[in-house]
Amino acid sequence: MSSFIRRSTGLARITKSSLNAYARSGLRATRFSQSSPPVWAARHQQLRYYSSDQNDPKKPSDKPEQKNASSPGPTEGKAPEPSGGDGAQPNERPPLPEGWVYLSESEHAELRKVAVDSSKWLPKYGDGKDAKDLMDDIKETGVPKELRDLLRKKLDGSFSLRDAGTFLKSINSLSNQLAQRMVEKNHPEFFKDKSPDQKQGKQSQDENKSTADGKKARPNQPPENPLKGNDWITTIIGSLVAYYLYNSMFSGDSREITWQELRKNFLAKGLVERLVVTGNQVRVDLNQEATRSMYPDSAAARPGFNYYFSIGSIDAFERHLDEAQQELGIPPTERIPVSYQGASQMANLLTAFGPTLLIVGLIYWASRRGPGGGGAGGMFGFGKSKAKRFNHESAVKVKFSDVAGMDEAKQEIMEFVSFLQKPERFQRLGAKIPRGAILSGPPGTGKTLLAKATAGESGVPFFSVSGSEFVEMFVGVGASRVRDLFANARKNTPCIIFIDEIDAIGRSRSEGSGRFSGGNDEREATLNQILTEMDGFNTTEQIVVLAGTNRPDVLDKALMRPGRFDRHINIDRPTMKGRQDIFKVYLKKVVTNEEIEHLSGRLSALTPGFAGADIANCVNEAALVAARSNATSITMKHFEQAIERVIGGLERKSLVLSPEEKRTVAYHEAGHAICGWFFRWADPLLKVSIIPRGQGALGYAQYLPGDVYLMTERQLLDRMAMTLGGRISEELHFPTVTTGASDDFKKVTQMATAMVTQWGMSDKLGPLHFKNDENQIVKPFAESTAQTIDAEVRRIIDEAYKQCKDLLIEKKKEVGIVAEELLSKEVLTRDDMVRLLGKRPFDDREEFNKYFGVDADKPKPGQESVPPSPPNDGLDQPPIPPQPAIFEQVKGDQFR
Ligand SMILES: Nc1ncnc2c1ncn2[C@@H]1O[C@H](COP(=O)(O)OP(=O)(O)OP(=O)(O)O)[C@@H](O)[C@H]1O
Repeated sequence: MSSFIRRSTGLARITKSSLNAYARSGLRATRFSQSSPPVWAARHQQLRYYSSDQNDPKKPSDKPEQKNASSPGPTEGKAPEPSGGDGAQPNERPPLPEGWVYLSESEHAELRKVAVDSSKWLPKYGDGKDAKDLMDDIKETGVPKELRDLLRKKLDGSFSLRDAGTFLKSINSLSNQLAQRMVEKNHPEFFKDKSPDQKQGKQSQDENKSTADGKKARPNQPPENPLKGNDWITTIIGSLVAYYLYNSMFSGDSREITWQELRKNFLAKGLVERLVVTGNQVRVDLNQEATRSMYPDSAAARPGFNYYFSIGSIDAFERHLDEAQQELGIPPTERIPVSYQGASQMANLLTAFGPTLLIVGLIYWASRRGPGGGGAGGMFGFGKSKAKRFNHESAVKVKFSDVAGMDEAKQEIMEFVSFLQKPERFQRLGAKIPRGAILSGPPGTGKTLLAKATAGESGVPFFSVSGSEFVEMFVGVGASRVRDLFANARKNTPCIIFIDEIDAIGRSRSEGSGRFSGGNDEREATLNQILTEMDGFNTTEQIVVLAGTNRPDVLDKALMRPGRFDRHINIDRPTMKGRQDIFKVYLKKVVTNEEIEHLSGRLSALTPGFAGADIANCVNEAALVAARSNATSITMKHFEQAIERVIGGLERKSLVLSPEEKRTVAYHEAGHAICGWFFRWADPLLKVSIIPRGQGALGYAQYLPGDVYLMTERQLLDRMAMTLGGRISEELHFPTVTTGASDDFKKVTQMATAMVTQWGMSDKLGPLHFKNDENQIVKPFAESTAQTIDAEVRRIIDEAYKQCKDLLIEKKKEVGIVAEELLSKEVLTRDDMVRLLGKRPFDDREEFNKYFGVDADKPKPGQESVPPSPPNDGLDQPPIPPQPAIFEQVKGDQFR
């Protein structure tokens, strides 16, 4: 149905323009109101005449005047003779202008079919008349001969694409001429007895006549031909295609019949005039007169109606036809003519190019539809930057006060804020403001938060995008997104762009260009575009680009050079004071009756190595733990549980160990605990537990290493010995050892290797640094050096082993006491240890005593809560970065 409507609408476009004009001309109104009786009489006579038409052009071509229908004949331009073609009735019709002819009934029906039937989908025109009325008038006015010839071609099936164009042009021309004629008829005063020159002269006079008040008099001129100004080209081209589709794909009134029906109803009765084979379809042209008299009520009697049937192959069809004609006794001289036509050109074209055109159209449509409708959005909006834009009203409410524990970084970045707020202060002195800063540091340390706070403080728009959002599967999209981002930013100056995880696109270009790397042109193109854009704006443009990364070491040098990201702000994990400040920020947001100063200090001591995100998570976790136990406020116990959970994972109460396994775990952990208690430089012990936790930890001993920035050889050895305590305890108390100490061995080996190859703690190797690059196939040192390294690592571990074994042999009884207590209580705190073993023989660190000492639970009035800052003599990185409380754990995987 919809296709039918489309077809009609397409064709109707031309009909509509013609009919509109026709109706506007007033032709219809005057025609029906002013028709004189003779005109009506003539019309009735015509109708009678048509019904008795004997000269249908479709009749067998034995009529010589019709064979040559397209050549000028004696009937053209005047009423046809009684014996002549074209079906006109003599003496009843006025003579026509030169080149015009009357239509026969079948021709008129064909024209009507094409033009009028389609217009039923259209609204009425003019004074309510439609295309049917136009067709009625054409009966009386005749049509240009050219149009008549085309109709004949259509009737005999030789109508081509070119003819369709001419046909439409002719219909337009016809409407135009009829409209003009009607204008002349309705306004005879303008046209009567006047040559064209005279008409022109009168018109000029009228136009020049002015009234006394200076206004131009309304020119007394005939109404314009309403078709004037019609857009012929558009109409014809648009309609041409629509019409031809109509003509070739929906060949009007037709119905499929079977071969048997054809044979019985038409072939046997001699009604078939011709068969036209097109592809695998055969159109049956019937002799209309004979069909009408035989089947007056059938659709087949309608002019222009066709039957058709499908064939498997032309050979089979011809054979069938031959047999049928033979059986019916049709003599060879009167056999049905069969003509062959190629498939419709347009149908062929559509089949060949249709799918491609459809896809191209779809892509074009989608590209126009993309966000922003093309432009930088490009196809499907891929090239459009995905940066989220915030401004201080909408989202960025973060202030510097919300960012705790990174005073230096804040100070550094505040300069950007003052630049954005008061640029003239810097420009006055000729200072160039850095264009951007790279914020680097471990995950969760608050890089994004700091960038947001910068935007929040300066109150400027903030564009936030992640480096990975530039990466798409299409080449060129990344660069296009960068362009779009910076273009947007330029429209919104002053503003801040924040590119998080810039290492996704800013990796060093040389890194990927090695022999083994794949193509990374897209990443490079994106990086190049960033470099170009950052060069592109000048320092007065007030765009600040901040970027965050966890891997500043892999970034391209060009990105880091002054003039681009000229500031490198390193945001490390917070110190104890930093953690305390961050805890204070988050403790303000939860309900707790604990004394905040003491609580935050204790929590910060418990969480060495925690980043801001871990702290936020911890406080939230404590609130959840408290809520689970229906507490009215969060207590220290809840916080400790939360920290344990964050570090060690969930308690696995469902994991039930056998009594032997439990015993082994208890002695293993007791070995660690005794070492921690009696070694001078070991980290202070906080808790021992044999409750399984997290992934594979069957038990653990929790120590508090504090924020350590430098470690001595002695400390390292004690820590190694303490780590071996689990296995040695197993050796001493059981006939056989277990697999539970593998993680301990890994740690010990790593420490010993680092001592030998990086920290110069081996006398044999001396102060050398051997970079241990696992990707390197060939080691960067001699084989003999490798052997020395191995020997030295072994020596150090042996030393630690001996040190531990000596201690545990000496303290075998204490190990037993602690292990048995563990078996009964499952968790031992520091107080339990004091109770079982007496006070630790060495002094603990000051901050440890303050928060975990005997009377640490009560804060001392007026006591300075902030522990002294760790020593920092400007040396390199700490040899072993601060870590969360160490868990010496028995790996459970092997036990199961
Ligand atoms: N110094 C801090 N003060 C307050 N909250 C912080 C701080 N650092 C981190 N946080 C908290 O941690 C969350 C995560 O921080 P953020 O996203 O800024 O980390 P990041 O360094 O950008 O991490 P990544 O490198 O993984 O992107 C913040 O939303 C905030 O809640």
